[in-house]
Amino acid sequence: MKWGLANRSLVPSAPKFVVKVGSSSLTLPDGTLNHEQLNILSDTLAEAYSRDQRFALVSSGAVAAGVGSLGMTSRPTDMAGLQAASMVGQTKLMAEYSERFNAHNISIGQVLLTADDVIRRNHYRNARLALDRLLTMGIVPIVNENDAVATSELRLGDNDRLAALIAHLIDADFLLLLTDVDALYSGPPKEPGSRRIPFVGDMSELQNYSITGRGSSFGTGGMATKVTAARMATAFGIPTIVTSADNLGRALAGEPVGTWFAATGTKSNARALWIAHAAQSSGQLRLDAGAVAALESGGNSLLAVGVTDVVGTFDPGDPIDIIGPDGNLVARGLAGWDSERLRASAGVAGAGRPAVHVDDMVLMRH
Ligand SMILES: Nc1ncnc2c1ncn2[C@@H]1O[C@H](COP(=O)(O)OP(=O)(O)O)[C@@H](O)[C@H]1O
Ligand SMILES: N[C@@H](CCC(=O)OP(=O)(O)O)C(=O)O
Repeated sequence: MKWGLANRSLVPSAPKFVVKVGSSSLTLPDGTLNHEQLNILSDTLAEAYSRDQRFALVSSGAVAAGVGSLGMTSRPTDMAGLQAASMVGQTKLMAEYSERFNAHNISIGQVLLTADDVIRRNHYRNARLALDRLLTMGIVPIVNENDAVATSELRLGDNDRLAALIAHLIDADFLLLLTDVDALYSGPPKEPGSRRIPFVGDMSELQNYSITGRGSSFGTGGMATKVTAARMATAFGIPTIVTSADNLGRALAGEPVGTWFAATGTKSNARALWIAHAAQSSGQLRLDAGAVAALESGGNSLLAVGVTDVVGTFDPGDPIDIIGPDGNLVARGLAGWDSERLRASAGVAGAGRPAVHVDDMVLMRH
């Protein structure tokens, strides 16, 4: 597996990247789509394409486009309203991208994904093959979360973590997250005393900073989900740049804008990082001390015999927290069985397939 770019000077010649543009950059103060920003973004990316760089664009903005075309006076706040606006807006958004990129003789393809599509093993492989094919055909994949399935517990909500997963999926050389603030700051950017952080070599440096939620009423997740996305991507060996949409051209030219998060790991198991950092848990398994010891010694699946309690309702494959007798989080994993069957087999020896398979589990104390 290759190692991510060592520094910014290599950005202009990197063959493949993922760029994500957030709702905050694509939305005007009245909640509608910022057409001018979308045009500048597409034109700047077309220049990178003409230099033989290939990329996937993860674009928010479906809700904003829907708000405008439905004549709504503001962005809806309820889930169904957001979904309706998104379903109308996604087609408008793609029409705009299509027109803009086609003007540069570039074809685009729409990719709507849920978190499920990038974590379940067979879906993950399919998404990877499809994206690879688009890229080798010279088509620009434009990715958004499939908001129509927004009620699912596996919904992300923000597009930052989706972009990190896509970067891993296509084996990108770097990930570029565009937002409405020019960099990561040591605290909320509007607060006096907050300073710009140009470089993060190790994620532990972030402990002293205050990184919070969204800056406008349109974004989701704020800087916190960008940092999670950077944590995931850098652990995959993919350096990450966070800067404003206005800085896109300069960032692609390798100029020192925004925050550069250096790659810390090698390309590793995306599902494991997903399970550890990003999946929203649907329930809990409480274990006895023997089961905790078995998991912590490494290489063992969790068997139902060591489970003392099952909390919540979940299906096989849903993310769950695995808790020790002291109440501490031991591991996170994907359930091997649904909650009802697990409840019936908790504490029973020889109950068949594991409650959580070792390949679907990440120890959290290491
Ligand atoms: N430490 C920080 N550094 C930079 N921005 C921060 C920080 N803490 C919170 N933020 C806020 O995060 C916002 C960006 O996130 P968000 O609104 O979700 O954007 P997007 O829609 O682009 O994903 C910024 O506008 C900023 O106000
Ligand atoms: N999928 C939604 C956007 C989700 C969202 O706002 O994400 P983000 O841009 O990360 O704050 C849309 O296209 O409107």
